[in-house]
Amino acid sequence: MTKPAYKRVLLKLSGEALMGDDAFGINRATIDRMVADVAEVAELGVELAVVIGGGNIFRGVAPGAQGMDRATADYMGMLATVMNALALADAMRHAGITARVMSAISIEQVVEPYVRPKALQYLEEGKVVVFAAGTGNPFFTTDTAAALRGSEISAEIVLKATKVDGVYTADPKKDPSATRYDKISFDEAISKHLQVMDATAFALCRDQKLPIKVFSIVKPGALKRVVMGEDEGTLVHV
Ligand SMILES: Nc1ncnc2c1ncn2[C@@H]1O[C@H](COP(=O)(O)OP(=O)(O)O)[C@@H](O)[C@H]1O
Ligand SMILES: O=c1ccn([C@@H]2O[C@H](COP(=O)(O)OP(=O)(O)O)[C@@H](O)[C@H]2O)c(=O)[nH]1
Repeated sequence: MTKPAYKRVLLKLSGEALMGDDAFGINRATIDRMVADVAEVAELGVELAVVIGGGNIFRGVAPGAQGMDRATADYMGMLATVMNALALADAMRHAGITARVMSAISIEQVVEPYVRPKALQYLEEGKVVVFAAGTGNPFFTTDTAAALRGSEISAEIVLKATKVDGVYTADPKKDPSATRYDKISFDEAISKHLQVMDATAFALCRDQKLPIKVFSIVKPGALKRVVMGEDEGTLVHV
């Protein structure tokens, strides 16, 4: 049997992807399908940490936040990621995966705080760690949290599971003539202002020499193919 290409990965799951075809919130069937994908990879013995987004519940820059103080709106966005993390960990438990949620903002009755050595210990024990509350700071995104936590746990790669199947020459939702890259360098992605991830996340990964793979969350089996090192999505490299 061929071995996975990575021993430890950081998976970024978009909050919006949890909505499925709903307008907002958490779609049960969608979350269960994602967890099944995660279980498949965990069974391969790959150590898996997850950063979950919050865009399905609240986004600091959304119209609903208009007129609000940006930092306050961002804290609401971070709290939304905590709700998603709890839902995700619960769904994982149902699927037989042992998961631990760690939050960058302390809400001690609800989740344990993020403590790096503890997170590393959980990973070594084969538990899936779900990082909640992003970086814990306003003006950042959960993509940047993925770059940060990925660096902290010495993940070999950040896997960004999103609605598109890779990085395109332009936003494929707006420009149907956009074409997909097989791979692209961080410098090119940043200089071309490709919006699939924010520049802060790209720059942090570039500086830490932490590659990113962007792939589709809706394509069945894509996560496993990525972890097995098969041709899937777009690699963003140094
Ligand atoms: N050059 C590009 N290549 C791919 N996707 C892009 C690009 N520019 C913008 N996008 C958009 O970025 C989205 C993914 O980024 P983001 O909004 O951060 O989603 P997520 O909720 O997954 O974090 C895609 O759904 C796509 O519509
Ligand atoms: O470190 C962080 C991470 C997230 N957020 C806020 O939380 C929201 C939800 O996160 P994100 O948009 O990254 O989620 P996703 O796009 O993955 O659903 C963001 O819009 C921000 O308002 C933040 O302020 N700091």
